[in-house]
Amino acid sequence: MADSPWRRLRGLGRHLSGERGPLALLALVVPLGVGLQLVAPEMLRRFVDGALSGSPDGLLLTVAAWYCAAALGQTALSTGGDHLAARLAWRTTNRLRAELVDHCLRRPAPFYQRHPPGELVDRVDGDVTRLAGVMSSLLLEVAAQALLVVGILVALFRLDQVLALVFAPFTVCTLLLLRRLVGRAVPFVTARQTSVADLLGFLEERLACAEDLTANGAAPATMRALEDRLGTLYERARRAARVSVRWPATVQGLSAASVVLALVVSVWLHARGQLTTGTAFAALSYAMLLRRPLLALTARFQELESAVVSVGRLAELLREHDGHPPGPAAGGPRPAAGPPLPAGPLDVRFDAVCFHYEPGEPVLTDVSFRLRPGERLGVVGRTGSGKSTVVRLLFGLHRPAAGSVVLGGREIRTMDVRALRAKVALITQEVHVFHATLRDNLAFFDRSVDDRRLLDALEQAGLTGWLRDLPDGLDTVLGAGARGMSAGEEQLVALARAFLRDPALVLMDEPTARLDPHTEELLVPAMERLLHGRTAVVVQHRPHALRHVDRILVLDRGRVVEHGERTALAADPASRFHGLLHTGRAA
Ligand SMILES: Nc1ncnc2c1ncn2[C@@H]1O[C@H](COP(=O)(O)OP(=O)(O)OP(=O)(O)O)[C@@H](O)[C@H]1O
Repeated sequence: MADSPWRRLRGLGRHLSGERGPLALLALVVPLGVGLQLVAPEMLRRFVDGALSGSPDGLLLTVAAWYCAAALGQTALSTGGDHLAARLAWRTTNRLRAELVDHCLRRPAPFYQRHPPGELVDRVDGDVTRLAGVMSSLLLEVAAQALLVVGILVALFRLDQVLALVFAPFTVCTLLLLRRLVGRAVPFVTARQTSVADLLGFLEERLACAEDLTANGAAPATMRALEDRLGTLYERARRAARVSVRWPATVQGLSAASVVLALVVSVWLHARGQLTTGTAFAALSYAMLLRRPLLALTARFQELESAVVSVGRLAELLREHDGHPPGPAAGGPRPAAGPPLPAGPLDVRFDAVCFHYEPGEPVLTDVSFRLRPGERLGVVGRTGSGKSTVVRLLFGLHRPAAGSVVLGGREIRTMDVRALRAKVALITQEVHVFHATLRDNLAFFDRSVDDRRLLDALEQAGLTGWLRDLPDGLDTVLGAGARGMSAGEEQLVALARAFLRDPALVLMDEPTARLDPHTEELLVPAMERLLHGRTAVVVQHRPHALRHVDRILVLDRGRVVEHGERTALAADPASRFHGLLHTGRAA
């Protein structure tokens, strides 16, 4: 039962809290609508029996008028109910969307390696939209039709007990069958939706680097990979559709049988004089009405299956809490608020830190170093030696497997991630420019940051001249489809963001890797201003670019092979750093 589709759908209930008013209104509208549907065959019975027994025209007209009024009322209630349910569904699923986005925004780096953006978009939007469709109409329909089935059985019992005795077991068996059927296609629909998410992830990644792909002649390979994925998706969608349509056909057959059953039993009872003609008509009408819940459900069977799968996928995403650094190990104590970090530049300590991404593949082994407040460290080493990993650990993106990373006297794993990030700025070679104004790009959409601070940050980053050339100043829209920027300008905007936050520790991971030496030189004054008076860790491939650091740490295959004052190491021909400076190779 743990994975039952019904339980999955029921899990959404908590998102309905706060919607008591609309729910109460729905609870009134649904039974009223059902009641009016049940009244119609009764009106028919009275009309037919009245006409056959020669009742006065006035009475027949009154019955006909009530019949029309019931039909109109039922239509109005059904339209109102649909509208109410749709609004309720959108509000509820928007809450779920917000919860999902908030959850994703709080996840650490490994989460984004497991889930590419395209897949997350499919979950946050695709899955939730599928769910909204079900919640707005299908669930309401299920509730209304369940009530209708009960009402029909009661009405048949009132008409004739034999009719009720024939129909009750038939209906119960059909509903039990239906109950068993929902969920049969879930594994197939899950496979189909996983394929859709995979396809979206693939498209998002390939379209984002379309320029690189075409320039390197990778377009044909991309098309082949796309065809493979489309083939898999087609196959999975076909299997899901095959399972989903097999059962609705059975249910359609059963519902047709219910009408034949009503006809046979009514004719038989009528022939025995146990049923009036009007009652036989009414019984037939109720049998026809009984088809509706079955057909309504089966016609949207696939939709229901998809929604059940979506709920499962969303629950799975929300359950992902693993590897959320810096925090306690699973089951451990929550990080206490603890004393705040000291003001001013922070001291940094790595004590015998070991780290791996994959078990059995150490990336850092026994790494120790210490930086006093305001000291700047340059980290060099061959590609893959673990330089970026040092920075990621300091930014709290990962947790060390052993040893400790200490910042301002506090072990990082005991700190709240927000408190940590408020003090630390990370600048990498990847700068994301949002499709938004320069103001929002600098302040990360925080409208409380005043223009004076923004202009000051731009000046510190050396962007005042660039700002002057922008058509709308701080309100100029940047990013895709708007004002373009050079790689150097993007990097300077990243520096301006850092100035704005006035961090106590600056982490730089090859911030100039994408730039040519000339543009890199243009950035140096701004970088030196940012590092001035702050503790910093700067990862650089090009040791020449480390003029502004005090100390050097050389890594080799995850181990510290040299650590000391930059000037001393640069002057020592036996040092690895000297080798790197002069030959580009470590001694
Ligand atoms: N997310 C990850 N999952 C698994 N392995 C990883 C991950 N990130 C890095 N690695 C591996 O960890 C090792 C160290 O990576 P890191 O990025 O720290 O090296 P680096 O010295 O900064 O390299 P480069 O100079 O090329 O940027 C490499 O072997 C790399 O393949």
